[in-house]
Amino acid sequence: MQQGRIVRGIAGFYYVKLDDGSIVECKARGKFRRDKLSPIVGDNVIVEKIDDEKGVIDSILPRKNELIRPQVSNIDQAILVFALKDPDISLEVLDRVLVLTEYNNIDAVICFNKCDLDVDNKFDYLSKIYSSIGYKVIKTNGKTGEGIEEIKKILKNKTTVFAGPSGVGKSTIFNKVQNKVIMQTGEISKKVSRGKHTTRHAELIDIDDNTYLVDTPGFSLIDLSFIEIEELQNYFREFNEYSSECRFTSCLHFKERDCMIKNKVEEGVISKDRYDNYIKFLTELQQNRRY
Ligand SMILES: Nc1nc2c(ncn2[C@@H]2O[C@H](COP(=O)(O)OP(=O)(O)OP(=O)(O)O)[C@@H](O)[C@H]2O)c(=O)[nH]1
Ligand SMILES: [Zn+2]
Repeated sequence: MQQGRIVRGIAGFYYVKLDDGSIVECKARGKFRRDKLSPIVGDNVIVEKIDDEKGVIDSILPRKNELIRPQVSNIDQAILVFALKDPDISLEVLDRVLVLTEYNNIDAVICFNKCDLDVDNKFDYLSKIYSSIGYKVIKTNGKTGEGIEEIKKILKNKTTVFAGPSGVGKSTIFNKVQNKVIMQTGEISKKVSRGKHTTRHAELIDIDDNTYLVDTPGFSLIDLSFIEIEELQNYFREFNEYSSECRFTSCLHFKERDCMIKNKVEEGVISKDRYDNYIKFLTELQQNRRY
């Protein structure tokens, strides 16, 4: 038996990269079907080799996390790409995605791209908000390559997914940090070439020892409706150190009296933009529960 990682899956075949670097084509044992558990790309698995090229997946090691779209497991970090301009940045979308990364136990690195278009110093304002609460923030220019070396360093020994709205430069950056796979850039060519292929599964691209990129951008669904109302606050990391000081232990930091989170927003310690998004998501969840 040998351990490895599923890097690709096609129609019931799994391509497993073994610890010695070789790739074997595997089928999964029948027991997985009975247990209604399917191996997915990203899984760490135990393989019984049949010969040099073929094997059988015998078991799946516990998953650290699992994304639905793209379907892939054991993601260490997400590089969240946003453009400072063109398209304009939506902090609501950024905060939504950050709730998802926190929920999934994925480290988030925020990449503010198109810094050449940053005419009103948005970068300084934004990087202050997000780096002060512990997120790594990188300023990039997909055209000149500024910030690319910093991203490359962060990728080492991790499995990374790129995420972000359309047109922000994800593919441009992706192509600059590795040269194994070329992602199409620019809107028009993409719209034509995509959509014809049926289910396209995510793949892991190994760009270095123990260093993988997911070839498909993540978090296209930023629906938070599955999150429990009381738990939402846990995914706003800067709330954690103060929430125990609220008068009510079950404080949602909304309409309650003597709320330390609201005090900290007033003092300017917690970003008002972030708090407002929290309230927005909270009311959304409360409204959903009513129907
Ligand atoms: N001015 C400027 N343009 C950039 C920069 N990075 C990328 N672009 C341009 O922005 C456009 C969109 O870039 P893509 O890399 O295709 O964006 P994407 O995020 O992959 O887009 P989707 O595939 O729609 O999700 C292209 O025309 C790029 O040339 C940058 O730093 N500055
Ligand atoms: Zn409170």
